[in-house]
Amino acid sequence: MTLHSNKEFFVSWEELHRATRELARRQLPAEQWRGIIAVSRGGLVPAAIISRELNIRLVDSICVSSYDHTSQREEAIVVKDVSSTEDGEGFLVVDDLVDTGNTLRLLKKRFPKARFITVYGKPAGLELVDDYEADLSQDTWIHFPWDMHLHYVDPLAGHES
Ligand SMILES: O=P(O)(O)OC[C@H]1O[C@H](OP(=O)(O)OP(=O)(O)O)[C@H](O)[C@@H]1O
Ligand SMILES: Nc1nc2[nH]cnc2c(=O)[nH]1
Ligand SMILES: [Mg+2]
Repeated sequence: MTLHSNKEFFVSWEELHRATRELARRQLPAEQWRGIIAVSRGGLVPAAIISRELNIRLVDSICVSSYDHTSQREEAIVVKDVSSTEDGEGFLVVDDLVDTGNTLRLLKKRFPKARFITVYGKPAGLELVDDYEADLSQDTWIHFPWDMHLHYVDPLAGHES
């Protein structure tokens, strides 16, 4: 299914860092966590920031593919699982965003006792997250800093001739 997004939201590295730190702050005290499970790829950068803020050294990853660019696959595919078969108790599962919730629905079956957190949340997936930092409408497509580069834009008034 191709998602029809009318709006676009461009996230800078600074904004992603700030938003993820706020999310990390709410996961204190850090001692309650045994580790972090990053949902690769999008959850890798937020997981790195959270692991730094909470001094959590045990960071594993589960690699899931739900989209081919903006086209959603019928089913999310687990490309690589975590090394342990635990139920997720004491772990933070970190992703960059929840959209339809397909990815987290799959992961909640895999880790029923984990805490699920994302930086951004769209309404259809919010019931699946235990915490998230910022709301976006369902018809907004988020562009993350690792998918962009800076480029020149013309002045609003155009160029002097
Ligand atoms: O709630 P959903 O509708 O499942 O969408 C959210 C998922 O989609 C994106 O991952 P994607 O599958 O595009 O892979 P990536 O993380 O490697 O970019 C994003 O990083 C989330 O993991
Ligand atoms: N980059 C990006 N990936 C997504 N996967 C599902 N929704 C989105 C989105 O809004 N942006
Ligand atoms: Mg992802």
